[in-house]
Amino acid sequence: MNYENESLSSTSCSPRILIMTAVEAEREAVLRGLNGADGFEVQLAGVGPIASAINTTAILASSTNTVAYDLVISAGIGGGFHGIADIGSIVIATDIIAADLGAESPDGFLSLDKLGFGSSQLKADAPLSERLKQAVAGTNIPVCTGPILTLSTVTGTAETAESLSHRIPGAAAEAMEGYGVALAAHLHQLPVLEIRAISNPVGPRQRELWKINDALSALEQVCSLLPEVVQ
Ligand SMILES: O=C(O)c1cccc(C(=O)CC[C@H]2O[C@@H](n3cnc4c(=O)[nH]cnc43)[C@H](O)[C@@H]2O)c1
Repeated sequence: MNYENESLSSTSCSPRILIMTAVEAEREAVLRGLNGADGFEVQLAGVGPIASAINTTAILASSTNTVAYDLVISAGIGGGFHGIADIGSIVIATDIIAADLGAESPDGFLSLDKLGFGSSQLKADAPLSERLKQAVAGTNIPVCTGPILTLSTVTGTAETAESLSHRIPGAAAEAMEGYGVALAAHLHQLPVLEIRAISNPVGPRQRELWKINDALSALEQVCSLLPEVVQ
């Protein structure tokens, strides 16, 4: 679906947008931002790509013609890659990449694409991502677009961070749910967005330094822009 010059509404009623978050604190931040706006549903995906794929699929599969969705969004906090996405900033996905789905080899990592088993990479809806980026750019929150990686294991060393950056040029953020949510949306032929508010750098694990409240506040502010952006 192309949103460049049209509204999201594919039906006569208001668009229905499914937002999936990993945990309740993220869901609450999204709901605060939406402030009761019509047409949005915010549900828990659970943590990780498997739970998020299953839970998103279950919700989409149970929708009917009268309550069909127009757009799916994976939203939450995430890690930002050094020099690209700082704590408190927002990353909007261009590509949603299952970065640890594949095989190791002596010659390096082999993605699903290289193995010939499909693709580890899904496209986010480009016009809508761009519109959201422009809207965020009009606030005081730093924003960028770029690939967002989905990993089953949070990166915890400088070596892994370096290897991911090298393997996926331009990687801007990592989280654990985007690809699962996006695959479910893709299988239902629905457009998808991923939005990450950065709580920590990708690199050596220092969980006590994660700025979760700053990230949740940025997430809330971005979600307050969504009703205007998607209409
Ligand atoms: O402890 C809390 O209060 C709290 C509040 C909101 C969220 C959390 C989480 O731990 C969310 C887990 C969620 O965060 C994503 N995430 C955040 N940073 C990274 C990262 O560096 N690498 C990968 N994932 C990250 C991830 O999507 C988790 O599902 C806690």
